[in-house]
Amino acid sequence: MRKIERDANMTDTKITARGVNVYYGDTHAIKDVNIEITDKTVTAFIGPSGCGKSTFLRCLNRMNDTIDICRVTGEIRIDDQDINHKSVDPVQLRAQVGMVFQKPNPFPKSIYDNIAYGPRIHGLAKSKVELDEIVEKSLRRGAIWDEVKDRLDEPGTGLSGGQQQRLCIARAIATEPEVLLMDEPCSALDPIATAQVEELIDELHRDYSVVIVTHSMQQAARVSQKTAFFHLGNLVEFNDTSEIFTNPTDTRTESYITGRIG
Ligand SMILES: Nc1ncnc2c1ncn2[C@@H]1O[C@H](COP(=O)(O)OP(=O)(O)OP(=O)(O)O)[C@@H](O)[C@H]1O
Repeated sequence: MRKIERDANMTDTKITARGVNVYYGDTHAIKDVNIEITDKTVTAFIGPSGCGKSTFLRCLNRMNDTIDICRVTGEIRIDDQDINHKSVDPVQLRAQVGMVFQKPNPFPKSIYDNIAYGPRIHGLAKSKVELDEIVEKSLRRGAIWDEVKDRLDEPGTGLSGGQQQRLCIARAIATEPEVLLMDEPCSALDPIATAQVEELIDELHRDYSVVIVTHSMQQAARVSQKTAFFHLGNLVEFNDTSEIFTNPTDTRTESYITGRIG
């Protein structure tokens, strides 16, 4: 039953970007990008350093709003909502479109409060019992519950790097997002912690659209179903991951995946 639902969902578009340009002052960092990101799918953004992967990722939850010199034009819709419309509250949007960063960044609070913070400010729990349930459920989905359940009042910063990253993923999940953005989530982790986070990503895409920026082509090949290749601010090619890696249509993609550029 679950599988049928998932396959049906995999054809649904979750995010549509049309004519997106991003400028940092005079630097034109993203050039007329058009893309449709499928629901319940892992989409990887790959490309050489500085090609605009992180910049475009940050467009999807308006994190670029926080950078003074940054200007975004064009249209981005999540379902039917124009996320840049003046009626959209960016704080609310970022609960709906959660983000996990390169370096794990737990709050200097207890493990419990790291998870409870978002649900509290968004009023998602009516009682302490409900909040406890959200915390447990989020930590379970973050695949870290068993490791922390007996020390929820200890600081999140006391966990290992890989545990901290899974805590941050659990924190992003706690506000019931529809989309999870991950900006090189494993780059600060060792191979074992990386494997655990990759396994978690595979689990999470059954329920969320996951968009991951990665420098590792091996990682993109392991975790994603769709891959977008960026080069000098252009979205050069977007296709099924297997096609991108075995049968790219653009010579720039081919050069990148064969190690000739980047
Ligand atoms: N805050 C900023 N201020 C000014 N320019 C920026 C800023 N962030 C990114 N840029 C510029 O925008 C372009 C795209 O950068 P971005 O970080 O999005 O690329 P990337 O592909 O994610 O790179 P990397 O893989 O190295 O992280 C680069 O030319 C970069 O110098």
